[in-house]
Amino acid sequence: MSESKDLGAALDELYATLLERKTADPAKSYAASLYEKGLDTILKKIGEESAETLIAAKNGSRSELVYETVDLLYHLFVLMAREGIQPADLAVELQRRAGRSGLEEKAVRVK
Ligand SMILES: N=c1c2ncn([C@@H]3O[C@H](COP(=O)(O)OP(=O)(O)OP(=O)(O)O)[C@@H](O)[C@H]3O)c2ncn1[C@@H]1O[C@H](COP(=O)(O)O)[C@@H](O)[C@H]1O
Repeated sequence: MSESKDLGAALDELYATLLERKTADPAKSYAASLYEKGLDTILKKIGEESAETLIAAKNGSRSELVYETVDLLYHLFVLMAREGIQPADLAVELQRRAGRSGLEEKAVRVK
């Protein structure tokens, strides 16, 4: 990526690539190899990348934290593409929450 984009545009572009990779050769595409290995492998990668993100945060390295957070987001997006969840679905949920404090939401949550 030559120039910096906003996060939404970068994630939309990644998602479009991940959809294209559904029909790609697993020997030539990392995403295609994940789709071929299946849900358990994708979920294990999310677990691994989550742990690496936690360790990066604990280590106090900003660059490591950015790197691992993007790895985690990447694998979450592979899961979304597999499951047919679109970035717009996340945007709708974020918008639904906008302006509502987490404390307020917690107080009225049905247990
Ligand atoms: N954004 C990414 C991206 N982020 C992370 N990764 C890969 O995610 C993997 C992260 O796994 P690890 O750090 O655990 O590395 P590893 O130990 O080698 O991985 P495993 O052997 O455990 O699978 C690495 O192979 C990274 O290269 C990504 N691979 C691809 N993309 C994008 O997807 C596009 C298409 O890629 P292909 O599907 O390979 O064509 C690329 O052009 C990029 O834009």
